[in-house]
Amino acid sequence: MTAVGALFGDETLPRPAQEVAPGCHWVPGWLDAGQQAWVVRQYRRWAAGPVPAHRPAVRGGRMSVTMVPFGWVWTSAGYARTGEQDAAPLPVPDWMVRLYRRAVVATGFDGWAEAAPDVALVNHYRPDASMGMHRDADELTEAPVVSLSVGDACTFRFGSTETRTRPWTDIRLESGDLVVFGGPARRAFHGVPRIHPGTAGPQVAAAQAEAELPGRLNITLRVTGLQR
Ligand SMILES: O=C(O)CCC(=O)C(=O)O
Ligand SMILES: [Fe+2]
Repeated sequence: MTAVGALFGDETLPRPAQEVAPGCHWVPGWLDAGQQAWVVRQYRRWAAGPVPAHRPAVRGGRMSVTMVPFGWVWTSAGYARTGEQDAAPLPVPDWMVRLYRRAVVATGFDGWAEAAPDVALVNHYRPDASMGMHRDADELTEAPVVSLSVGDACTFRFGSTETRTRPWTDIRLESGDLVVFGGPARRAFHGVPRIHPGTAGPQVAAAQAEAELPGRLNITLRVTGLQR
């Protein structure tokens, strides 16, 4: 691109917060670059365990996404207290609890301002990974789902509560973006059809290189409503 093209390129346009579908809120650039880089640098430690990063088994094989759980272990049969080797995950860290509360308030779900998310799933998408259309339906509460993106951008697909097929809306989530879905969107189908490799900004890209962690991280915070 010419210098003037870069100067006025699409990436320089502000990205205002939007409601992607009723109850699905997108807040671009919610985490700053320092926070994003810190998350990237922590990942290897989280991935070491007590429940190590793993690709959950699903019908027909394994997910392409690698998952590190806090609080509860997600399985395709529902939440479990322990993973393989009977190890229990660490509790959801306080900083994630605080982020959950700020995120729900920032997106108008004030009724959940004191909620305590008891499960955090850190998903790592290698550049060729994806996540099929699904609903987050293993929780017993209607507390909104809070989702943070770090690293490479992705296409995030948000559909309806009725069908995993069209109509849907595709948005491009960049590093630092927040998505909160609750209320009428809480049980809507959504997925990540693709990652856009090498699209993180310079500070996050440097952390990715240092950590040898290309791709995208997604942290999803939820309230299960399950008793421990
Ligand atoms: O990676 C994302 O943005 C979505 C992740 C997701 O839908 C999930 O973990 O249930
Ligand atoms: Fe999901």
